[in-house]
Parts: sequence; structure tokens; C-alpha cells
Amino acid sequence: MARGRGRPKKDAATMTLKNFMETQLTGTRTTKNSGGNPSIISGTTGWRGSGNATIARGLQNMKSYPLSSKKSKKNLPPSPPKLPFIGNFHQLGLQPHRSLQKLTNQHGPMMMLQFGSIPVLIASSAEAASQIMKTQDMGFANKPMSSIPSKLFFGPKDVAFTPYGEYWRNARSICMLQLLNNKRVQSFSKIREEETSLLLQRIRKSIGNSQVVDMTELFVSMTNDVLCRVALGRKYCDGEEGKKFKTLVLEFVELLGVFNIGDYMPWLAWVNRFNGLNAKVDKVAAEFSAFLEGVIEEHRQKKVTDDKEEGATDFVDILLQVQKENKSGFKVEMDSIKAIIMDMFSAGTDTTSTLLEWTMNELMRNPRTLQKLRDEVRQVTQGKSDVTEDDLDHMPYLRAVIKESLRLHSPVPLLPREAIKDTQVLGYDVAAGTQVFVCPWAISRDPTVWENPEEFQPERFVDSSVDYKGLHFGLIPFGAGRRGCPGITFAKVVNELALARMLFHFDFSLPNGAKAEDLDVDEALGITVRRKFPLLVVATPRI
Ligand code: HEM
Repeated sequence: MARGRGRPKKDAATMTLKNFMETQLTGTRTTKNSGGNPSIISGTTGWRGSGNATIARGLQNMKSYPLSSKKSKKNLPPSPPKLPFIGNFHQLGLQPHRSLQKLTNQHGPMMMLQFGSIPVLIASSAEAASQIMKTQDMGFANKPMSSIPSKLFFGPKDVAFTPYGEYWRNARSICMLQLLNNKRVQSFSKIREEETSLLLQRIRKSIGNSQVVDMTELFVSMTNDVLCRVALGRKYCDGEEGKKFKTLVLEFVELLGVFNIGDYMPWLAWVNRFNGLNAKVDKVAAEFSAFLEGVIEEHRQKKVTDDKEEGATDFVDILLQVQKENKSGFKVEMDSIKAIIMDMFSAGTDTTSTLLEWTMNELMRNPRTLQKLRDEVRQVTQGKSDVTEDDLDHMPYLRAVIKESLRLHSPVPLLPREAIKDTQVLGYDVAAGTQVFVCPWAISRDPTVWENPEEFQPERFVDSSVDYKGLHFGLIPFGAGRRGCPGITFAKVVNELALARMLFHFDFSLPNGAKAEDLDVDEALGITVRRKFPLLVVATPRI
């Protein structure tokens, strides 16, 4: 897939200072190197960057990496120059996924950055991702501990943030086999139908009020309500209770997106005592915990009858049942139930609403795609009064549009991992304990993998077997391997149904006659990369 990027020459780490200076001053080896690290300089890989202008950077970097075999035989990935104490933090900016993509263009798909006192390996090619998440999946199944999630998830005792080990294996297995298996996801079809109907009603209501519909808000409400009903058994959206719950979820998700400086610069951890971050984390963790204890108690009180339909069972019911049966010998504590439920909210809501938001965004920017998709939806459902989940199987273009949206706007831009043992990736040495970020956002815009990567072209997926389930490493919006997303089936059907039903019932355009190219695409980063501003559209009912 990748055209010759990333393979260092074997002798790179042993290049002498003299070679290095000669190379830089005469440009005899290559004029396209980034000047970052000797291993780049020795390559003929065509990475972008200027020659002589980078001498200073190269010299600075030489302090970090051994140039002589006498010192070390380690073959480390290239690294951009760094500053004392903060390392490469200053290069991340407000949009780290974009900054890392730029750095990748200069230094190659495997880079070693320094975040404060922690070295972090950045992997931004399909080949590197495949090595980390497939060939060496087990060796990279760990995740680095971060202090905020640890507090919010009681240890952590969830699935997403928990380090690799026996506890994670047990919790993940409950998640896969009990909560998110195909049959269970199917059993929630009535909830999906009702909540997408409510989305349509809300669109109609907004039209009545002002003509302009805030799709961002409606997608967030819908995904929250679906997750509430599936996980907690009912919605928490009305009155005081609803307001309190909404604020709590918002604060919780916001905290998960906070970059905690203390994790990377321990000498600055004290700052969080004074800026109120520690206190806020404690408060939100305690409030969410109390809220969920109330929900669990409500479920315990509720009499569970034997003939209850499976469709009526929510995640709390299922987890209480697993706790009671204790079949696998894995003792499910109260904290585990709370943490796994919280995981479903943090992992399932923002990601799903973000995908819907970007898909709608791209449809508004690409009127011909919108028209083609609308035609498919209406053709497949010809003579019917609505779309059903069975109809979705006959909508290949809808699937292509969603894939393309996930390619261009991978909601989760960086996937953390930690090397469990000393190893090598693409020929570079990686020490045990090294933190790793695999970058699905950059990978799915890699021009060596994708033609016209910045353009929205769902046609590239028509008649193509490339999918997002973790087998094609050029497209990994749900991650891959042992730590890959267990909620793919759940997310797929909610997204497809919501979009198909919207296009069945409404025609969409931009407010005030705005042109497609006028639509802003600014991004904001939390736990997902979402639109910075709400997406406003005009909806016209079809009938
Ligand atoms: C469009 C929607 C979604 C996207 C784009 C998405 C994406 C992701 C990604 C990128 C990861 C990390 C994978 C890795 O590191 O390899 C992940 C993990 C996870 N996701 Fe999703 N997700 C979505 C929906 C959901 C839903 C609906 C649920 C559950 C209801 C869910 C539950 C989880 C869990 C529990 C994990 C942690 C897995 C582990 O660490 O073992 N996700 N998701």
C-alpha cells in the first residue's frame, strides 16, 4: 500500500557525524530529506522537507539520537527537534491530528516524539498500523494509564481505558458476548425505530419554528436517548432530572477530552490542584457514581419476570444478571457495572453523533452525492410509507457514503497503545513501555493509499471490498485488533437508519441560499474531532 515510505536503511543509526554533515551540506544523498534524523537522511524515500535549511534542526536532533554504533545499536524512528522540558508539545497545537499529519509528511510514518518526559511513538501509515494492530496485536494490546479516566472509571474498571490483563479480558468479553453481540443489537430495533421517529418529529418541529434546523443538536439528543434506553432502560431527558443528567454527561465527556499535563510532565501535576481540574474530576466521578447507583437500585427493585422479552432487557439488567450468575468466575463488582455503563456513554454517543454530523456536512457540500443517495433511498422504498432496517441491506450507496465519511472524518483521530515488550516495527526498535499513537485520521488521508484523499468521493467504495471492520489498515475509524471497537454493528445500524429515514422524509438545503462551498468545516477536538460550529440546514418535508 505505502509507496516506499517508512523503511529505514539498516545502517541509519550508525551514521557518523561526519557523514551527516556532508550529507546536509552537499546534498549528495538526497535533497528531499527532512533533516530530522540520520535515519531519514540516509533514505531515498522522497519525504518532503528542505535540505540546507534543516541543518540546524538536524544538529539539534543529533543530541537525542546516537550516531555511532559505539554508543548504541538501537535503530530509533526519526524525531523532529524538540525543546527542553516540553519536548514536542509545542508542535501539536489545537489540532494535534493535523499537526501530526504535517510532521509525518516531513519525517515519515514512524516518528518518535517527546511529550514532556514521555517518549511517544507516532504511527501514521497503513503498514505501521497493520504491524501494531495485527502482526503484533498482542504485544501492543496495552493502553497507557491516564489519571483522569482512571478516576472517572473507578480504577479504571471499564473496557476502553483499562490496561491489558485479566480484568480487561473479562470485561471485554462481557461487552462482546453479552452487551453488543449481533442478536442483542438486533433486539434494540424498536428503540432505534422510535428514536429515529422522534428525530424526524424534531426536524418537523424545528421547521415550524424557524425553518432552520440545528442538526448537531438533534444528532446529539438522538444518540444520547438511544444509549440511555439501551444502557439504562429509560431516557433521562425531561425536567430537572433531564437537565442534570445532560450536564453530567457533558461534563464527563468533556473531562475525557481534557489533555492532562500532569500525565506527561509529572513535575507540573500540582497545577491541577490549583486550576480546579482535580476537584472537578472528583466531583463529576462522585456525581455520576451516585446517579448510576440510583439507576442500579431501581433495576434491583424492579421485579424481573421470567417471561420478559429479550428486547426489554437493558445493559444494567444484563450486567446484574452476569453478576448474579458469576459463571466465568469473574466477580463483577458494583464499580465494574458502573464503569462499563459509563464506557457505553463515552464510547458510543459522541462518536455516533459526530459521524452523523460529518456525513450530513459532506452531503450538504456535495449536492450530487445528496441527490444520488436520496434517489437510492426512495427507489428502494418505492411504494412504502417509510424505511425499515431490512431496506438498509439494499442501499449500497448509503454504505459507501458512510464509509467515505468515516475515511475523511475519522471521529477518533488517535489510538493509544503501549508496547508490552521490546520489539521492532518497520525495522525500528521499540522499547517495552513505549507509548504509541496510531493515527487513523492521517492514514485515511494518505495519498499513497488513497487517490485524491482530500476529496469526498463515495464512489471509491462502490464495488469495493474495502471495509472499516479492522481488516483494511488504510481505513481504521473503529481501530483494529484486540482493542478494536466492539460497538461497530450497533453504530452501523443507528447511523444508516437515521440517515435513510431523514432522506426519505425530507429534502435538505443550506440556509439563506448559501452555496455548498460556503459551508464551514472548522474542527474542534474533544474525545472526537467534530464540527466546531453547529450544522444548520433547511429541511423541506417531502410529503
Ligand atoms: C461511529 C461510531 C463509533 C466509532 C467511530 C467508534 C470508534 C472507536 C475506536 C476508534 C475505538 C478504539 C479502537 C482501538 O483502539 O483500536 C473504540 C473503542 C471502543 N468502542 Fe467504539 N466507536 C463507535 C461506536 C461505539 C458504540 C456505539 C459503542 C457501544 C455502545 C462503542 C464502544 C466501544 C468500546 C467499549 C471501546 C473500547 C474497546 C477496548 O478498549 O477494548 N463504540 N471505538
